[in-house]
Amino acid sequence: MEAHLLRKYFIMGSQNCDRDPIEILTEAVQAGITAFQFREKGPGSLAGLRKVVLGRQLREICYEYSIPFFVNDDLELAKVLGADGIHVGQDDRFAEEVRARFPDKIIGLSVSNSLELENSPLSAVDYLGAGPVFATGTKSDAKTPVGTKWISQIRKQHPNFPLVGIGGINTTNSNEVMEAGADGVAVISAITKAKDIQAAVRSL
Ligand SMILES: Cc1ncc(COP(=O)(O)OP(=O)(O)O)c(N)n1
Ligand SMILES: Cc1ncsc1CCOP(=O)(O)O
Ligand SMILES: [Mg+2]
Repeated sequence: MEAHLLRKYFIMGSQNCDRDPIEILTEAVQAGITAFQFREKGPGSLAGLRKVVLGRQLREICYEYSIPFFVNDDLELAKVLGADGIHVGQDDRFAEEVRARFPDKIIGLSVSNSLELENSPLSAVDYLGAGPVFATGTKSDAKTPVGTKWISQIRKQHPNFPLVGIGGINTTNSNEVMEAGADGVAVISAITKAKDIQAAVRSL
């Protein structure tokens, strides 16, 4: 994949939103996010048909603005929505299985420590999501923050592999993540909770 697409990677589900997710995503794409992940997960999230209906609407916005649309975890949903890509974690289906099933989709894989990285089938995936870099209140089962050191370590081991930092990243600390060698930052609350989405995206 082209690493510049990871530059401002926005992740959201309705559970992250205090107002209409469609409005929030529209403002974010207009402000210049470079990729979007639909992550309908955790307390308050939608399931079943309501999840699919919202996913369709968000997918359509990304299509209109030519932004790659990713689905988190849910392979069936990724298929139904015609997603450009899928993001899976270490506890999710093996990345190799996902690749076998979706040879043409962009596949992202989470890595939080050296052991995970060593055991990861990098040849089967297109980018790595590394973190949580900083403490986050958004994901209740997030692992211990690994700091920007984790980003620089991956970058040293894999100088050219597309890499995005995630977890507790905001307009104040995103530069540290970039300076450590990431191709971009993946954020939820820095955009969903922003008073001014346009300003937040610009500043990231
Ligand atoms: C870009 C990106 N990086 C990491 C994650 C986290 O994935 P995972 O560890 O599977 O946790 P959940 O998001 O599924 O709770 C991500 N979603 N996106
Ligand atoms: C999905 C995910 N994976 C690791 S941390 C995290 C949550 C990121 O949310 P925020 O950007 O609000 O810290
Ligand atoms: Mg996951």
